[in-house]
Amino acid sequence: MTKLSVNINKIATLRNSRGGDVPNLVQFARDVQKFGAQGITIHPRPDERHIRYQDVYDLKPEVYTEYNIEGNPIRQFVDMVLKVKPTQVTLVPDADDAITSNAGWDTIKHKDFLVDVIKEFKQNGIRTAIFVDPILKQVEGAKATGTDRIELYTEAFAHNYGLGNEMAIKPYTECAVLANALGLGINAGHDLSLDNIKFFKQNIPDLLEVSIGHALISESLYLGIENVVNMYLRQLK
Ligand SMILES: CC(=O)[C@@H](O)[C@H](O)COP(=O)(O)O
Ligand SMILES: NCC(=O)COP(=O)(O)O
Repeated sequence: MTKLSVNINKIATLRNSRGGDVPNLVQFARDVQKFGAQGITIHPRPDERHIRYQDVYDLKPEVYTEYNIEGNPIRQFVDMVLKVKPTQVTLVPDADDAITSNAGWDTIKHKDFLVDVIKEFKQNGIRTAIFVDPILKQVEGAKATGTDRIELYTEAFAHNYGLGNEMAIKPYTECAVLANALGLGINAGHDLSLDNIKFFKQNIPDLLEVSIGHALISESLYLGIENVVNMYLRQLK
């Protein structure tokens, strides 16, 4: 079984657009867990354009499934994660002005930095994942950082599969086989959706977790959030 972690950034985007508390982020997290989601993902960005740093603390007592916090490990982010102690931290090399995450780590170039930051999280009992492109040498580099897991950056797969190119899965399958051989756990995310999740899951051996936000929230506008969570759960069995 692959766990579904629902990324609730978009709920915070909607809330912030009016400056009040509608929709209520904490209530949404409670509800998606009640509907069966096995995790909640948030990705606070330094400009707090959606998830605010205060949200990270407010969600902590409410997330009884897996709490996954994603972000660029600048000092402010690291300190917050160490205070909150989520189940998992996913390190993403975001530029401050990026509209959304658009690349994985260069795990070779940034090895020393990643080794240090991963050690700090693991010493505090927090599982680590690092966001990587589907490139074999980057997966090997990830192993050398000491991380527990990788998160495969799935934007290229989602885009090309959407154009009808099933071969787009190939580098992901190869990286998953290597990660399994190296003893790295495998997560995945970015632009996964009801259109591509089944095919992705079928082709990735031992896929532990997917984090899905943009498409899942968009699909729920038409189909309802409880229904959509259950549609994903059926595909991820
Ligand atoms: C790492 C990743 O792919 C997602 O967390 C994505 O970056 C979502 O962030 P936004 O909601 O800010 O686009
Ligand atoms: N780690 C990926 C994530 O949390 C959600 O990405 P997306 O579904 O919003 O593209």
